[in-house]
Amino acid sequence: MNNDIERVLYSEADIAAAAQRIGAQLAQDYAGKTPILLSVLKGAILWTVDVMRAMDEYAEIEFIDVSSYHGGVESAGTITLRTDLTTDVKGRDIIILEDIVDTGRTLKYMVELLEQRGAASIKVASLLDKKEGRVVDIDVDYIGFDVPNEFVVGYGLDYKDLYRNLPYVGILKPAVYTAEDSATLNGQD
Ligand SMILES: O=P(O)(O)OC[C@H]1O[C@H](OP(=O)(O)OP(=O)(O)O)[C@H](O)[C@@H]1O
Ligand SMILES: Nc1nc2[nH]cnc2c(=O)[nH]1
Repeated sequence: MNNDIERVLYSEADIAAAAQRIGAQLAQDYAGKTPILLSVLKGAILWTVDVMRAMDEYAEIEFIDVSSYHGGVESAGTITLRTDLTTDVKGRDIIILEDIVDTGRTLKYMVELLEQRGAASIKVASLLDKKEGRVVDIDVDYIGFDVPNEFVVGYGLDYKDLYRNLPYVGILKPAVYTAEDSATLNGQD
């Protein structure tokens, strides 16, 4: 699996430090508010557990599963709500936990959904902010790293549902996904 990575961008230690920094900042900013940490599946799984452990403050944890990449390297442009959250967000302070904000479409969808449901406040803490990828006007409040405009995998981020279990974030070798156009990746599809 490591052989499919062209270059490591953020090591396990880099990411741990970012999670500590953001967790501590959230604890300070949300003291006494008991926010909902809303983890966006599947990509934000590892980021969620690391940030929540670093946040020494009362918080609830919820999950929502949305997808727009359907395993590939390009946004489909439409968001699919695969599993909705089960809690009433009316009047609540929400912190969306994302692994990456790229075109911004997923985040915009999430913010509009939460606004419609009456959330009191909505902020986003993302491991990666790919500002060059943006096609909608939306900002990230808490940023782990400003990532270059490359297709990255690892630490929750996938290609065809693989690579999420890499402990670091790296650039996927383009040969892996260009080859995919004519063949299947490691026998999968
Ligand atoms: O800013 P955008 O261009 O919308 O991209 C960001 C979204 O893309 C990824 O999700 P994906 O659709 O791949 O689903 P997954 O988290 O289940 O992998 C990632 O986890 C973000 O939610
Ligand atoms: N794996 C992965 N998913 C994404 N979703 C939006 N951008 C990216 C990216 O660079 N890598």
